[in-house]
Amino acid sequence: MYQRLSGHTLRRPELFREANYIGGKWVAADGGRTYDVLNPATGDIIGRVPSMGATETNRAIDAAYKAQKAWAALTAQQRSDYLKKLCSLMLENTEDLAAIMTIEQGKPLSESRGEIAYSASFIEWFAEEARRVYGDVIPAPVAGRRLIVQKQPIGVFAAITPWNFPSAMITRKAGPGWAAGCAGVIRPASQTPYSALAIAVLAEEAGFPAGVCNVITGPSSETGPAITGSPLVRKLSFTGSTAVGARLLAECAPTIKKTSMELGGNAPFIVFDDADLDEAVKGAIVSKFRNTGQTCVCANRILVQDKIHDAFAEKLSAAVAKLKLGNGMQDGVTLGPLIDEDAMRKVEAHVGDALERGARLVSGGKRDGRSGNFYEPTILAGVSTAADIFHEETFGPVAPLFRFETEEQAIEMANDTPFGLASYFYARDVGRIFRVAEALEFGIVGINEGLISTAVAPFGGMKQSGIGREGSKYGIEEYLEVKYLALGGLGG
Ligand SMILES: NC(=O)C1=CN([C@@H]2O[C@H](COP(=O)(O)OP(=O)(O)OC[C@H]3O[C@@H](n4cnc5c(N)ncnc54)[C@H](OP(=O)(O)O)[C@@H]3O)[C@@H](O)[C@H]2O)C=CC1
Ligand SMILES: O=C(O)[C@H](O)CS(=O)(=O)O
Repeated sequence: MYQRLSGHTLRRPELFREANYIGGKWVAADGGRTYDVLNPATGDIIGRVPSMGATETNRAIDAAYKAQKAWAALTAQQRSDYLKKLCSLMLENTEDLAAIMTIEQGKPLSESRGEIAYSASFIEWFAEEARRVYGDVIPAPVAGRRLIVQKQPIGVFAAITPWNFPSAMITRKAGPGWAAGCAGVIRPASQTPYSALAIAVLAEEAGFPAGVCNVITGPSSETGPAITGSPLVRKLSFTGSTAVGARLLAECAPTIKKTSMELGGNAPFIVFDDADLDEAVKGAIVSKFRNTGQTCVCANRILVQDKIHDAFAEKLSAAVAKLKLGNGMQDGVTLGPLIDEDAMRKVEAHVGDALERGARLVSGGKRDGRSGNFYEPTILAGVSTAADIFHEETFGPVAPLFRFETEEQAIEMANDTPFGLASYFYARDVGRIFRVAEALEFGIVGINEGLISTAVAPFGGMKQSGIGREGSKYGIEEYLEVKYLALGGLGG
């Protein structure tokens, strides 16, 4: 089915799995329920996967619960070795994993290859972090006592992940969870199940004990409450919209789960008059148009200082004209489709509202004529800060330009949002760099850089962009409990 529809032949067809992975077994949903998965570039059915409900979800949670203690009892080195094997297998199978991703999510193959490397880098990073979960010995305030701090795995984790990075958002959560000694249930977005299922194929091949890795697919209306309501799930890590994140936080409250929330963004991309404009254009292109603008750290508002506005806009327009829109499986394509019709409508609404409020269309501005969810890369100039596109995450290939005069005005505009995930600015004056970086209310600040995400640095937002950090030395802490031992009766 997959090979015929996509015209692509997998070196290892078994990586394209139409079953779920629970307790070390590949299973169908009870009663054989399935749902279709579509190719966003063509609208074709790629295949179908199980439509699991609450019963099957609790079966996966039970499998994780049964496996977790033995997994935690392994040495850190042993867990690290499993993760290193999984990382190697992911990298060895990059071409197949990338093709599966492009077919189900739409991003160009080059970006899918990049995401597989990025995804594997979290497994590699946390394979090492597993061996550095240190504790403390605290000088006792009274004689005859020793105070010890140990860190222990929190237990069973669940990961609910989005469609925009179908592999990396899995490993950015499961990597630290597995490294810490937790077992997990992964529920990928309905539109992009196959990348997650392929990770399970490779985890099984890497020898992961049954129940450590479980991947389920099925309606969030059934799988979600089963996850958030289960007392056996001690940790929930979610990436997605702020609205859903808030709902999940509320659902987790009765069982007091530890949560990590990577939510929506509204990134400002500020170009000051002392910027290197060519570098700023490169940064704007990668930050705005990577994954067709469907990333939570995309430049959502481009703020340009008056004096260099027209020069920047001209350079940006020339760079956007070089983007090649099309089916991500075709060579040379640099911009794929949006994920679905809802996403298309949101982009059209943002563009239409901005134009109605007086913006000028510099390029693009409409659906591309071919079938599938293709929208032309678009630049709008003279956009009003009253426009929806200033206040909401567009999640599409639209670059709205806003003018500003002073540094203070730029900072005020940038911070004028309830979101606080990523931000970017281009400047060369060192005083300005520190003033602006420290004034921006965002968890991530790209300075003269438009592509900043890496497994070694903390990824996460402030305000309504989330809770917690992923990657870096901080990421594994999200899957650990701190235990204080007060050892007395030692005499002396
Ligand atoms: N911060 C980020 O990285 C991301 C932000 N977003 C933002 O979210 C907007 C909408 O994108 P979308 O993918 O629909 O994001 P959603 O937040 O709707 O979905 C993200 C994940 O949450 C699941 N989900 C949705 N509702 C529930 C629920 N009630 N209980 C449990 N799980 C649930 C989804 O499942 P299902 O597949 O069934 O929908 C999906 O797996 C985007 O326009 C963007 O603004 C989106 C993706 C990533
Ligand atoms: O969810 C996202 O959009 C990703 O976190 C973006 S990144 O990590 O690939 O930058």
